[in-house]
Amino acid sequence: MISAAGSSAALPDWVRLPHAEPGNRIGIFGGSFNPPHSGHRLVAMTALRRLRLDQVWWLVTPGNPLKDKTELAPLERRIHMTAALANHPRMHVTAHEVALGTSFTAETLRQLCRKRPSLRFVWIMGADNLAGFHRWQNWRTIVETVPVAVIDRPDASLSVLSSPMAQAYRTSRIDDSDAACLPELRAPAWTFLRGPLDETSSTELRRRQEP
Ligand SMILES: Nc1ncnc2c1ncn2[C@@H]1O[C@H](COP(=O)(O)OP(=O)(O)OP(=O)(O)O)[C@@H](O)[C@H]1O
Ligand SMILES: O=C(O)c1ccc[n+]([C@@H]2O[C@H](COP(=O)([O-])O)[C@@H](O)[C@H]2O)c1
Repeated sequence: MISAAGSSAALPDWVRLPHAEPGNRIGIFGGSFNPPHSGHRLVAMTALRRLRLDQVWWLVTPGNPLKDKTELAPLERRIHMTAALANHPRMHVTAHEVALGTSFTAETLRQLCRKRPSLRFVWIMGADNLAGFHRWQNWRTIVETVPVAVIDRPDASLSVLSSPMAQAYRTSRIDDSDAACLPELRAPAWTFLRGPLDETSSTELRRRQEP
């Protein structure tokens, strides 16, 4: 059983934080991964290379606060599938939010920055999440806590310019040609990375698996 915020000794390995050296540049890639797919791997690899990250931590959520959980597979199953997909020496998979006792990103990042002050964190998300980002709890705090990298996704590019987040923080956006600097910048700072696209979505994969 997974306890919410019990002693770390009682927690399974996949809830722990990965090891990192002081000064490492860490991309935090939060997701439902229900199931994980090639689009997720493309996002993680794009961020790893373009932001010159030391590691990407795939943060498998106990449950997106804004999504219906009816179709959500058990956390342990999503962890194992995500680890099989990530499978790269610089990629690590954790459900550390279980240990933190939250599924809200602002709170997660606040606690991570406090626990590991020597690391340089960047929040990674797909462009579709930018459109509704202003509905996330304390979304401005997120942008003002760590730099944010938004990775392009089919049919989502328009939201980059029109979303409330993009509007509110338009002067904090850096060109994608400067993306390698992003982890060194003080928040608020964000970039939008264009590149190869992948049409895959978990919704479509779940639909195909239906009997
Ligand atoms: N094909 C893709 N291209 C770019 N980003 C993606 C892609 N699929 C997912 N993402 C991003 O990866 C993160 C995790 O996504 P998530 O696990 O919700 O997958 P999903 O395919 O969007 O799922 P669902 O269809 O159930 O909403 C989010 O930031 C999302 O924007
Ligand atoms: O903090 C919030 O209010 C919030 C609202 C929506 C999504 N998130 C986080 O965003 C990440 C991507 O979620 P998803 O379901 O699009 O994969 C995941 O880590 C969620 O916990 C967070």
